[in-house]
Amino acid sequence: MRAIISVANREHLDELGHALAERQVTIFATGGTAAALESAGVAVQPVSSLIQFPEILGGRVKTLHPHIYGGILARRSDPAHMRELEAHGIGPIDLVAVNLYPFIETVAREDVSLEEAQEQIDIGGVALIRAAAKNFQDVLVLVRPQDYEPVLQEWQERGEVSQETRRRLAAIAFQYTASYDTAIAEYLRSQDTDYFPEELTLPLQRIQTLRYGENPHQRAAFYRWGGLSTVKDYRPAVATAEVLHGKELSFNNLLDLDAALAAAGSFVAPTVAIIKHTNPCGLACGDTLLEAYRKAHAGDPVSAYGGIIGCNRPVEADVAQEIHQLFYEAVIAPDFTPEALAILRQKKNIRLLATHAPIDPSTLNAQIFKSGRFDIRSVSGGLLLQTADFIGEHELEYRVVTERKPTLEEMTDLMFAWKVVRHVKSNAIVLAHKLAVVGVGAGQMNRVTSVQLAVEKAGERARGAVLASDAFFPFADGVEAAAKAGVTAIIQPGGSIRDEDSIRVANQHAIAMIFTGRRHFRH
Ligand SMILES: NC(=O)c1ncn([C@@H]2O[C@H](COP(=O)(O)O)[C@@H](O)[C@H]2O)c1NC=O
Repeated sequence: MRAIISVANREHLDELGHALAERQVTIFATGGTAAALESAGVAVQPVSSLIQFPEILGGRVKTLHPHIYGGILARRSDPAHMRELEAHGIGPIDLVAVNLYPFIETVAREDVSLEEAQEQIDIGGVALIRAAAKNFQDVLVLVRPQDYEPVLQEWQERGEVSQETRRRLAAIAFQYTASYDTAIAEYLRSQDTDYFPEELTLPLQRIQTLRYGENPHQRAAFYRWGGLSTVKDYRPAVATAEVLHGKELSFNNLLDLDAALAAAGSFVAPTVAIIKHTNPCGLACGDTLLEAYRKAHAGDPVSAYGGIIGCNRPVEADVAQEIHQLFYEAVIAPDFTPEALAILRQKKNIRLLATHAPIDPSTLNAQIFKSGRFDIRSVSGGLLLQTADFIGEHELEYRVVTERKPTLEEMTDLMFAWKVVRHVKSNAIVLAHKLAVVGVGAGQMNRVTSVQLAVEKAGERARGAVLASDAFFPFADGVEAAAKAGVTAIIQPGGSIRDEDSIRVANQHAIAMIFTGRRHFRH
């Protein structure tokens, strides 16, 4: 048997070399790989001895030769193929272990030049992998060091590697080269202003299979961005957070954790968001995280039960003690102190996730831009891609449209409510007072019902509160309902043909109203 080994990642190379040598396999290797094998005490021959041709162009051409490709691609069951090999003096190659130049790691460096990047585009390695994977029935293809051991074990136990395993390895190989090419294309078009290339592949790496999806009869898995993003600092994010404790994360937990992270991270002051079914039922800022937590919980103590908490400061013992009193599914925070962990870990199931990165608008926005990723939704037969719902603070133009201007206190609450309403499903209404949510109307099919729900939730607390609406009021009825409940100021995008009706009603009730000119639908 004969093998070709040519690897940039030399993890487990020694073990592979020794195992093949023990099985009397003749190993041919490219320069660096041969040197590494030799220094591990494995007998190896240079590939140049196989093809009678040296490495040229500084390694750009090492293995691209018919003596190699003939040996890999010949179908062993086809006598004509075998006769041709013999006629040309080509010996078959039965195993190809190759992994590629570290292109992704190279271009992740801030100072990388185009020339350096280009040199890391692997050509011969990709061709070897594809050839071996095409002829997988006869040639074993190994591209991941973690596959060496199980494959060698199967070989040991069964005396051969099964056709199923060979086929699975070929699928891994083609996926590997596809992800590699995706990263190259992604890098080369990174200067393009065109957000949406005509053809697009998305490099994804599975983090874990989940017990089930949104419901127990659905199957599901959790993937993180691979490709260029694998080595970029991609935090704070749910996909990169460390799970410090708790029951296995569910599909719905992950969605809610994402919402909790985004909501808490919209603020610079200590903030706690309590999420239910991706909507905040409580959210507040405070001088301390403890104050923020208490205010957030007071927002809707009934709905908070079983919620998912997002904190934008490390959780310390005081907050942990409060959280521990009640039932929550999960907490995500930049970190947890050892005391806080000791308290929270008393409950077996509560999931605790640390991002190990600050959670605030600057880090979350940087993440959006660094990753260069889209917001993606699936529809029947396709995917919808959009850029993230992000508007720089300086791009917003607030306009007071009523006779009365908001007071300073109202203005502070309006800005707070406007940031919260982005995180609520449309039609979204948020009532807030003293930097705490006091009522939410989410996901209703008309805006006035969302107002009614928010007002109902707030009860007496609606009096003196401010209101944020994620999109314009199409009729004055929403403003009317808010006024009746005692709301004193409103923030909304404006832009309805009946804006004047809403403004008139606001003026009648001495409500101060601001138009933002931008909406924040969340479907
Ligand atoms: N040019 C070629 O013919 C060629 N053949 C194999 N390689 C790559 O060379 C690398 C290993 O080289 P070395 O063993 O010299 O360190 C592997 O990552 C392999 O994918 C090549 N390099 C790039 O295309």
